[in-house]
Amino acid sequence: MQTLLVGLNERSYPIHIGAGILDQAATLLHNPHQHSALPKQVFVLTNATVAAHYLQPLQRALAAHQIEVFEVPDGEHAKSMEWFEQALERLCSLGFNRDCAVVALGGGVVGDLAGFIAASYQRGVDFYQIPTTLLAQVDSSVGGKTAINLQGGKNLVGAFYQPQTVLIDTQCLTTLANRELSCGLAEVVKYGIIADADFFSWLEQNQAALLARDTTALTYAIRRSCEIKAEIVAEDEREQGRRALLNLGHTFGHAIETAFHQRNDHHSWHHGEAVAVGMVIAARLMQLKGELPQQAVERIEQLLQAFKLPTRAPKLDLAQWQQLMQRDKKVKAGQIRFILPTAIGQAEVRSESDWSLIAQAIHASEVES
Ligand SMILES: NC(=O)c1ccc[n+]([C@@H]2O[C@H](COP(=O)([O-])OP(=O)(O)OC[C@H]3O[C@@H](n4cnc5c(N)ncnc54)[C@H](O)[C@@H]3O)[C@@H](O)[C@H]2O)c1
Ligand SMILES: O=C(O)C(=O)C[C@@H](O)[C@H](O)[C@H](O)COP(=O)(O)O
Ligand SMILES: [Zn+2]
Repeated sequence: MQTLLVGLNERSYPIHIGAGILDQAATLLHNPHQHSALPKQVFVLTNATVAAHYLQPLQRALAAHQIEVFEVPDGEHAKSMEWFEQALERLCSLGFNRDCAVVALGGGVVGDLAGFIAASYQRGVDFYQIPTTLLAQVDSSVGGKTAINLQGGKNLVGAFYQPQTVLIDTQCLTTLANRELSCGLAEVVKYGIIADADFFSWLEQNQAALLARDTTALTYAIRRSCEIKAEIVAEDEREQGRRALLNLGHTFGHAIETAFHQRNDHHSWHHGEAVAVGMVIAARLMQLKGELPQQAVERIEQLLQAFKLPTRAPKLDLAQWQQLMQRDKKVKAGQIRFILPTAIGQAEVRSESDWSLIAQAIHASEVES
């Protein structure tokens, strides 16, 4: 097992990474600040898909605790006011007190929702992350962004609320669908683009091993991703500056996700896929500005395609792109701010108001009709 630390002074916490470590949940899940063990009362938030594989092993590991399981529907629509409220009502009717713990067992949807519940119930209870998708292991379980969606946009209600511990069992990835593995790889590629050109090259060289779920390759990708994210979060916990880089591709990506969710289509675009396309649009925008060589754009596109991710945007009206992106949380004084790569391994936060250029970048990345 390997352990990293997210260094946030009194909110610091460990990320444990290893194969089969779910069995050790009773000892690994503890509160590092109070030097205390996992509380007696534990509220496990999960969904039926994940529960079918991993709930029993977790219950066995935590046999000495009072475990209450709350299952939400599988899919992005669980990140809603409705399921947030239902979970809180259940906590209350169970008589759980402030010394309980919320444990997220699942992907990013379960983690984001569980974290916001933990941040809100009785103004905050202990929170533990057991991420079971690659995306959640490399990204959403680390850093403390918790949220639910509104009809108008992604993650518009939430809190920064750090977990006490993140337990990453790489064996959970054996049951993951190929599509979800690819979604996780999109966020892994993101780290290479924003922060680490060598890691990007390593990903290019290890495509086959990662897609074949080679444990050594996946463990390295998870570790390096968590290291990069932990370092950025430690520097800028509440996204006042550098943390915004973790949003590469997300201004465009969240617009795509929201456009489809508003049509009640939760299946066509998953988060990692929308982010993949968003990263291509951001790269093309920089190419059009003459600030990123075509070769870099091609490398980004090729790597995403190798990971079986989409690189073409759906056709949306420019007015709809504008309206959706205007709700992005990075908007300042009415100006949309994008994360734009200046090289592979480097990116910047920039206001960009030249809509003809943005439109060109989007159109250049659209599906051909
Ligand atoms: N908080 C953050 O920093 C952050 C970062 C990135 C993404 N996110 C959010 O995360 C969400 C996406 O997360 P996701 O990609 O994990 O999606 P998800 O949680 O919907 O999981 C994807 C699918 O995999 C299934 N699944 C989960 N673990 C499994 C396993 N081990 N075996 C088999 N099936 C399994 C789920 O039931 C689901 O059907 C989005 O809402 C996104 O906004 C948050
Ligand atoms: O941790 C962060 O910071 C990120 O931006 C990580 C993103 O991958 C993630 O999708 C996050 O939820 C997006 O945050 P938001 O603030 O744009 O809603
Ligand atoms: Zn993301």
